Amino acid sequence: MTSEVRIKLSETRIFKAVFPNTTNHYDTLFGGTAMHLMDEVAFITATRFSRQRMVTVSSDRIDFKKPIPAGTIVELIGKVTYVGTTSLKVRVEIYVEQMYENTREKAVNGEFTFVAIDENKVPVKIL
Ligand SMILES: CCCCCCCCCCCCCCCC(=O)SCCNC(=O)CCNC(=O)[C@H](O)C(C)(C)COP(=O)(O)OP(=O)(O)OC[C@H]1O[C@@H](n2cnc3c(N)ncnc32)[C@H](O)[C@@H]1OP(=O)(O)O
Repeated sequence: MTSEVRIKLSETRIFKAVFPNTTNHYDTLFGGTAMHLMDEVAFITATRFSRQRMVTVSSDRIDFKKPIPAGTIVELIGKVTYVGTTSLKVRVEIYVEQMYENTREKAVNGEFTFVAIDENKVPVKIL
């Protein structure tokens, strides 16, 4: 299977409803909760790409462009953007949708780097 096909097949989407237990005193999604969800979707994307044990080695700049209000729906999309020898990068975007309107806009994006490791926690080749 080519790397391009793997990238396509491993693209990962998760939807969540933003309920009040995940929001702050501004009634918007906690930044830390957003980062947790982003790490999770990035991890799943990396694992589905490589089918190996993957650990997060780095998170690059995360931009919070729009607040994510309580009572909205978010979609997280993870996509592999770079494949190295033992590491790969996953770009994660969060889109926010109103529940009762057909609106959708990008709220957050960031990038995460993962390393494939063996059972002794030593880096191994991704492919
Ligand atoms: C029941 C309900 C439960 C709910 C629950 C929800 C959970 C929802 C969250 C889920 C999320 C899951 C996420 C799991 C994943 C972890 O959580 S993993 C835990 C956090 N991560 C760690 O503990 C990793 C700790 N670090 C290490 O063990 C070592 O640094 C590593 C990763 C094995 C790498 O070892 P190293 O000796 O530094 O390796 P080295 O040979 O120098 O570099 C290897 C590669 O990494 C690259 N690299 C190294 N450092 C960096 C860097 N800072 N930046 C970029 N690239 C780097 C190198 O360039 C190299 O790349 P290649 O050229 O080979 O492609």
